[in-house]
Amino acid sequence: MSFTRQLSEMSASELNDAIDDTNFPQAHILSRGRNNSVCSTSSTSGTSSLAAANDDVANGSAATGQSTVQATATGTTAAGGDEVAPSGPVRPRLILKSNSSIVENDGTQPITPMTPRTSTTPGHENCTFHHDLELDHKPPTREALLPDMARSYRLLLGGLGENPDRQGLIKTPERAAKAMLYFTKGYDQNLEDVLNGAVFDEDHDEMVVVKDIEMFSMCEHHLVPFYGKVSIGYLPCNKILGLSKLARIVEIFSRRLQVQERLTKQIAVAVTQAVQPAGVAVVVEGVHMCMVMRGVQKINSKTVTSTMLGVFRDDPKTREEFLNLVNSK
Ligand SMILES: Nc1nc2c(ncn2[C@@H]2O[C@H](COP(=O)(O)OP(=O)(O)OP(=O)(O)O)[C@@H](O)[C@H]2O)c(=O)[nH]1
Ligand SMILES: [Zn+2]
Repeated sequence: MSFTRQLSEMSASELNDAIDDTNFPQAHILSRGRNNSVCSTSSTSGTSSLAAANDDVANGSAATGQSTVQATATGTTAAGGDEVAPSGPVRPRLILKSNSSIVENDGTQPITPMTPRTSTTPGHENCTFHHDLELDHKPPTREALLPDMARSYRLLLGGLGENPDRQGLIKTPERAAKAMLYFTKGYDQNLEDVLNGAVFDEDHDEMVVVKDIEMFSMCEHHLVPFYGKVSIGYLPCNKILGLSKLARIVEIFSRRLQVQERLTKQIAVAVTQAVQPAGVAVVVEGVHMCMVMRGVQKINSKTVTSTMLGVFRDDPKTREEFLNLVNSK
C-alpha cells in the first residue's frame, strides 16, 4: 500500500475539502471501483442518482464482480439488516477526492492539486511534521525541540515566582518539555506508517465497530488536556483494517493540539483513506479540563461530536444501528 498523500500532510482546508467532497451532491464522482470490486467509487449524497447505467448489473454479470453502481446512494444497504444481493444494487464506495491514490481518475474527475510541502526555511527542507498546521518553524526532529522547550518552561517557572533552581524544580523544565513532546507525538506519526500494511482483502460487508477507545488530547486554546472516548464504525467494501489500527489512528490525531471537532473529522477521513469503505462513523465524547478546572468550571459536562460519512450519513437505518451499538453497555 502506498499513499501518495499523507493525511498528516493535508492542510486543514484540504481536509475540509475532502470531507465536503464526500458529502455534497455537487461532488459526485463515479467510476469503476478498484479491481472491479462490487463496491464502486462514488460520492455519498443521498439525493443523487448514481445510476451508472450499468449494463453489467442489468445483464447479470455483477455476480462475477464486474458491477458498478446502479442505485441511489441511499437505500443500497442497511447494515445488519437488508443484505445486498450480489446481483442487486451495490454499495457505493466512499472516496476522498483530495487523495489521488484513492480516486481512480478516469479522466473526468477533478483532482485537487497537491501543495508542495517542502519547507524553504534553511535547515528545515526535510521536515516531516507540523505541515498540517502550516507552521513556519519546522525543526528536523522532534527531539531537537527539547532545549528550546525546556528554556521556555524555565522562564515560565520564573514567571510564576518560583525559583527554577530549587531542588525539586531543577529537572522540571526538561521533564515538562518531554511530557509536552509526548502529548503531541501525533505530529510525528503518519497514517501509512501506523497502518503498517494491515489492510486486508476480505469479503465482508457488515458493520465493524470499535468503541470506547480511550483518547487523551490537548486543547489548542488553553494547552490543557481534554480526554474521553472514541467510537468508530465503518462499513467495509471488501477491505478491512487491523482492529488495533483504529485505536492507533485515534492516537495519531489526538496526540496533537486539537479541537474536538477537528479530531473527530480527521479520524473519519483517515479510516476512509485507509480502506475506502461505504461509510465511516466516528463519535467522540470528551471532557475538557479547560471547562472543568477553570473557566465555567462545569465538572460534569461532556462534549459529544460526530462525523458521519457515506452510508452512515445517508441511511438512517445504518446510522441508527451504529448508534445503538455505541450506546449499548
Ligand atoms: N469548539 C471547541 N471549543 C473549544 C474546544 N476546546 C476548548 N474550546 C473553547 O475555546 C473557547 C475559547 O474562548 P475564549 O473566550 O477565547 O477563551 P476563554 O476566555 O479562556 O474562555 P472560557 O473557557 O469561556 O473562559 C472556549 O469557549 C473553550 O470552551 C474544542 O475542542 N472545541
Ligand atoms: Zn480549552
